[in-house]
This record gives sequence, structure tokens and C-alpha cells, in this order.
Amino acid sequence: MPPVPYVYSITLRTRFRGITVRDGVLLRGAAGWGEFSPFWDYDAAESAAWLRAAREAADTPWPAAVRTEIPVNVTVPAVDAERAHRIVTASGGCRTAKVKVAEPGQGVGEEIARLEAVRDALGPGGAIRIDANGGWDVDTAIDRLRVLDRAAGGLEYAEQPVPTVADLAAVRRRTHVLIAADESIRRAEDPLAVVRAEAADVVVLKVQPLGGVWACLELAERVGLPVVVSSALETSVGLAAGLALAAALPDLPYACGLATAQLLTADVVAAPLLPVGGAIAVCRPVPDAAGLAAAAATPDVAARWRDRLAAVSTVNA
Ligand SMILES: O=C(O)CCC(=O)c1ccccc1C(=O)O
Ligand SMILES: [Mg+2]
Repeated sequence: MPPVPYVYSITLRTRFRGITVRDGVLLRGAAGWGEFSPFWDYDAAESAAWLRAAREAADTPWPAAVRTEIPVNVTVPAVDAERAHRIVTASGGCRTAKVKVAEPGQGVGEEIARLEAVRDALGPGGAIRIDANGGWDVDTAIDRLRVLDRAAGGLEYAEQPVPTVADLAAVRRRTHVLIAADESIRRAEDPLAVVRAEAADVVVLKVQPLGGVWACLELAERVGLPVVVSSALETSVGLAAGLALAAALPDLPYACGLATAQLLTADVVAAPLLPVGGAIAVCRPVPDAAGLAAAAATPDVAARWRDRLAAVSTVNA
């Protein structure tokens, strides 16, 4: 078996969130494999929750599943219309698409074209949501939501159109488009501030930044709003934790953002967690020697991760 912690490094198919390579650490414990892969712009304090999630996966059994399949959205990065169309067509039957918007350097014309292409590929029965990653101000958001709602033939919701809880609440009061909170939950001191401010209709929960499956399950109960479980662009080891959360939630009214294995050029397991008929079967694939070899990081990258793991471990001690 490979050394544990094992460091992986995988090239992305398309630039996503400003990155072209995804890397991280896999831990193995009595309960299974866990993934620790905070983005490089996260400091040790913010990465502590990510490590709690990885350790939980390695050491603690996950909650019981109440469903066996998780409907998922295809994730469409900020690509041109033609590529967006192809991504949706090749998505494994996804009936929901999440389209990235507010990409720095792009204009509303490119967003309209991307959304029209996604609607064309999905057909009239599919659902389209957008994710602006907090890239707009309130007035711009109101304007774009109107224009993009029309281009998409109706938006299911808009994820984090603006950066702050107060801004989300302001936008929500001025549009009929439903609002989902992502960064305002996973990067907030107090995830419940969104609820108190009536700033969102839906919350996005990500297992790693929120400290594990059990912590997310408890948070979902306290939030009391519909939950969409989404990935942090992980290997199938990390995605399996998201699947476990989605499988355990009492209610799951929306498709989840867990189809991101599609964005990677390799994975650490033989059968990556990809959708079939628009859903991913709830399971926990185990890394194999071939997958781990294909995803092996260079000694340099591996050394950086071991240092990072040591630094974050002192925060979490
Ligand atoms: O939700 C999805 O469809 C995929 C996950 C995703 O978009 C994402 C992945 C990594 C980091 C941030 C985000 C995000 O939702 O903003
Ligand atoms: Mg998001």
C-alpha cells in the first residue's frame, strides 16, 4: 500500500475557481479513507474544519442513509457556449445544471450565451441554477438576475450572488429568484446569521469546510431551510463524504452539487463517483493502487502538504 497520508495532485479539465490543478491529502483509518484538501488560499485556522472532516471520515462511521441515490447537478464552469453545451450533453443524464457566472473578465453577453446553450442542451424540463461566488454588488445582482433568468428560461435559484449576509438579504427582498447561500455559510463565523437575516431560501452545505458529515447534519437541522450538498472539488474519497451527508438528510428537495469528478482528469478510485441517469449511487469507493499511482503528487508537492497537515494539526490538537 502507498504511504499514508497520501498526497494526490490531479489536473482539472477546465480552469475552475482560478485553479488548474487540484491537490490534497488522503488519510486512512479504521472507518475508511478521508480527504483533506483545503484550497491553498485557506490559512491554517480556516483549514482546521477541513481536517476535522478528513479525520471523521477515517475514524467515525457516518450516519445511516435514508436513500440510495442522490440526484446531482452538472457543474458548468465559466466556459464558452459551445463547451457548456457539450458538458451538459455529456453529464450522465443530469436534469439540473449549475452554471458559473460573474467570472472576472467576462461580460453579461458571455453569460447569456452560456445559459442559452445550457437550456438548449437540457431541454425545457431541466432546472438551471447559477453560482456567482459573491461576484456582484446588490444593484448589479438585481439587474443580472432579471437578464439571466430570462436567458435561462427560468432560474431554479441563484447561489451567493453577492458577498455578505446583508447583501443577500437585500437582493432577496428585490427579486423573485430564489437565493442560495454558500460562502455565507461555509466561510462565516456564524452560519445561522443567514437564517436570522432571512437572507436565503436554500443553503449549500459542504462537508470539508463545515467540519464533517455529522456537523453538517446538525447544522442542517438548526438551519431549517432546504439543503443542497455540494462538493469542494474533491476526489471520489471526498465526494463520498458529501454523498453520505446527502443520503442521511431527512429531506433532499434539490439536486446536489456532487458531480464534480467530471471536472478532474483522473481519480484515486477505479470507479469514480459519476452520475448515471442524473443521480449518483450512494457508496464509498476505496482508492486502489492504480488510481493512487495515476494521481501521485511530485515529492515537492507532497512535502508542502505534509508541512500543511502538520501546521493544521496543531490548530486542531
Ligand atoms: O456545486 C457544484 O455544482 C460544484 C461545486 C462548486 O461549485 C464549488 C467547488 C469548489 C469550490 C467552490 C464551489 C462553489 O460552489 O462555489
Ligand atoms: Mg458556490
